[in-house]
Amino acid sequence: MLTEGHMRWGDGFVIVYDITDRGSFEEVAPLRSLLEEVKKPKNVPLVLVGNKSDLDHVRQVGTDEGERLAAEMACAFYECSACADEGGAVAEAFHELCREVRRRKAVQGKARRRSSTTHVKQAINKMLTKISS
Ligand SMILES: Nc1nc2c(ncn2[C@@H]2O[C@H](COP(=O)(O)OP(=O)(O)OP(=O)(O)O)[C@@H](O)[C@H]2O)c(=O)[nH]1
Repeated sequence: MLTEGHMRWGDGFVIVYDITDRGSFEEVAPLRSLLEEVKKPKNVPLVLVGNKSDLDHVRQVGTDEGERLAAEMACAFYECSACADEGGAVAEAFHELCREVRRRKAVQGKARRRSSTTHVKQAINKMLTKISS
């Protein structure tokens, strides 16, 4: 259960649905919208995971549907099985989320540094203009 408090606190999120339960897949988009509403800055790092891939015979959500939704959400997508994680997709999903959080922090850090340099330049220019007038 993800509350708005958790949403504010988290740096990144793994959204998991159950490939054998279409209802859980349909909850992904509204959950993502809520995250975008609650989180600042927006564009929160996400990974989409379709769990229970070992139950392919009772699958209700196609891999292509998961891939499409992830593309719409601009995030990585994995199908995995928490019970039979032979390919290591569970760990890979978490590693990818950590990489994405680090990438976003690096970009935001650069933007912040750039904007503070701009402020210093503007302040110096103002001072010089005052001095020379
Ligand atoms: N076969 C299979 N069963 C799983 C997998 N992941 C979880 N389960 C089983 O699904 C059941 C529910 O798991 P929970 O961890 O309680 O998850 P939940 O969010 O309550 O999920 P649901 O009850 O499935 O809506 C448990 O019996 C788990 O063992 C998986 O990858 N494969």
